[in-house]
Amino acid sequence: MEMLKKDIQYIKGVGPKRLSLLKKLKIYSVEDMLYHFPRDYENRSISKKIVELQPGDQTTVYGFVVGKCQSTYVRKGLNINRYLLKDATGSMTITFFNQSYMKNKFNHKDYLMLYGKVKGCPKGLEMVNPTYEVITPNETPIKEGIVPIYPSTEGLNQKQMMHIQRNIVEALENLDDYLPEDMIKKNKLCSLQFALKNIHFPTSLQQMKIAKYRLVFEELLLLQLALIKIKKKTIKQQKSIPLTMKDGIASFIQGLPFRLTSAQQNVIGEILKDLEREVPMNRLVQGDVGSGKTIVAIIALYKAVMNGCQGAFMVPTEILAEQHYTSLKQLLEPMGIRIGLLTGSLTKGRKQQLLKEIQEGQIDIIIGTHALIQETVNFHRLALVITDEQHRFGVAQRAILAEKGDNPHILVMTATPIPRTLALILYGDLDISIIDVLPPGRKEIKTHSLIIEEKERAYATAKKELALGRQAYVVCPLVEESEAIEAKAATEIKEELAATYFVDYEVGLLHGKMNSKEKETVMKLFLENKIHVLVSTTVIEVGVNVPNATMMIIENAERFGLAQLHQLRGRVGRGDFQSYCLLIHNNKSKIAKERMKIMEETTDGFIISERDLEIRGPGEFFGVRQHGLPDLKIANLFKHIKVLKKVQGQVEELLQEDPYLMLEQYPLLREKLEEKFNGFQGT
Ligand SMILES: Nc1ncnc2c1ncn2[C@@H]1O[C@H](COP(=O)(O)OP(=O)(O)OP(=O)(O)O)[C@@H](O)[C@H]1O
Repeated sequence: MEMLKKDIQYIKGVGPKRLSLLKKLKIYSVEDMLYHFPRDYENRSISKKIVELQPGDQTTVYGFVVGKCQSTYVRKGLNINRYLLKDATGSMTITFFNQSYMKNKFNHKDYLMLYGKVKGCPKGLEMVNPTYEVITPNETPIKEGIVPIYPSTEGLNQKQMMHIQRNIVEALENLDDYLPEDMIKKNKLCSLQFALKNIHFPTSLQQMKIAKYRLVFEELLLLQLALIKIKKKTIKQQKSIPLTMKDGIASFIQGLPFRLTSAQQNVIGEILKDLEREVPMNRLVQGDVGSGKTIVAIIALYKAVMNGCQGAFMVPTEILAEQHYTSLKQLLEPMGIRIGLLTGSLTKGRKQQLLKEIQEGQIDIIIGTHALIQETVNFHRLALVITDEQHRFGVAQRAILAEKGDNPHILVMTATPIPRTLALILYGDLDISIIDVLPPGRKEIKTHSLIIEEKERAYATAKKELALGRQAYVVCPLVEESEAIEAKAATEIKEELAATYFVDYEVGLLHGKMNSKEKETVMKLFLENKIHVLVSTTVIEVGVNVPNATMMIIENAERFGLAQLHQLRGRVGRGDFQSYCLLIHNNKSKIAKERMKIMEETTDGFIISERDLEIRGPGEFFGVRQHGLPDLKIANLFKHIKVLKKVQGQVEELLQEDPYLMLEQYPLLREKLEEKFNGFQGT
């Protein structure tokens, strides 16, 4: 392993200039370089004569430059340099767009090797912006066979990168493998040495794939092990305030207006047990929409206060902060508990006052948005931090809030059901509790999809509900990422609906551009049934709770992800009434239809998220909410989900024989883990 630790500056081909460029790419050691994987490959083992070329071919061609460079400056931002290339069978054009340094780069009679895609052009065939190499008479080109393409930086070209890499790979020998032998055999993995050689310079695509599989496996394994180690370390090292006083909890639960579901009871049981311990709780509560997570949070906060401590409740939107503030006040203020609401829109004076009260301990529970993690917020005795909707906050923000107390207990709540395999990675550092039962009396939300031409029918159905005294949401289409455009579209839709379908009713508007006072007023009126139809952008997606609303119309439903549609739909069906969700869509494609069908067929968030993952595949699953995913070099959590499952099986086996993952029987693996995720070592 010595070889891998060597400083990159001692490698042939790395002078001071290249050294600083490599540093830019975060390459300091031989190992860093070896783990700087190709982003792609070009298969240059096939070369063709010019006469054999067809438009669309991706291939290598050899030939001589004939004549001079034809250089054209079309306008600013568009310059073209052309060469004529000939071999014994014919000629073709080589075109470089916007690469001014290609002007006069080649001379008459230069012998070139080119690789790229062949296109038809008015003069016959051409290659646009190919990769190239000038071949001197006594030299054979190094870029033959399957050639790696590296992520690079300006000043360091592919040829130079490859040269350095080749010097390293050629010297690789007797590399110790840190993966346990059993694991290698069982999962049919190749050796580390084979993997590192063949990921860079494979002799066939098959070999590259074998190498890649091994490297993906090891990366996911190290990540999963590291996450478990963080958890184990936290458990052993940090000390929180144990909240052991239990008085009053049972009678508080008894006094609630409803009986807890069995799932809520179980989860509360787990949380209360965690809170009594000296080690900080790190727990995720995953509950489908409307499953009753808020009360779980309230009980945990109540326990913190009963123990003479403070609790903080951080939520992603002001609407939600206000809603929780109201429900907490209702339940807890009569018992003498003091609640504060901290959002970005408080006046300066009010904010100062509130901050003082928090610091002096005159406030027991503080609810807020991002404002809560600002530096100016200091707590008196913070013992519990609850964050709602983990996706929007991300691990880093949670950590900042946690630092404000003395290792407070942490509870994360999310309504986005995530398949277990992914949850183990995304929340690998958390214990997971699931609320999988809905409160009794809930009727399944009837969901129908309608094509745009049937819109009239959707609004007619909504009117029937309004006539029964119920309320409706109309969700406007997603408009790119701009809140301003979205707000404008929502305003127009509101005006149109108020003047047409819903003339006899009060129509309200809610969008992200309104200030929090305006939003609060609208939400209050809607909650009091003084607004009957609420036209809204997706700001209502998370957590809004108005049980009398029974109709949800979503326009342009095809633009939303399934998980998001599920969240939106979850705004209805929160009381005892039969509720409806009408998805108006404008896309007759097979996928769109399939997605609408899933929504019609199931209201189980876990099934929906599995299907969403299947249909939309890789990256889009979490869409913009995808923060917090670890930075991986070669593995892709979505593409390699099957490998991830295998890895998790292996980790479970390891944990069975070695519950604290000390990895003493595997010193190399232990070492690797420690250096890769330094700081996590001290279990
Ligand atoms: N055990 C229960 N029995 C009856 N009603 C309940 C029960 N638990 C919660 N509720 C009510 O169900 C509604 C939804 O609860 P809550 O707002 O906590 O949902 P949630 O899990 O946060 O959902 P979402 O993520 O969709 O906001 C509330 O009106 C709440 O008072």
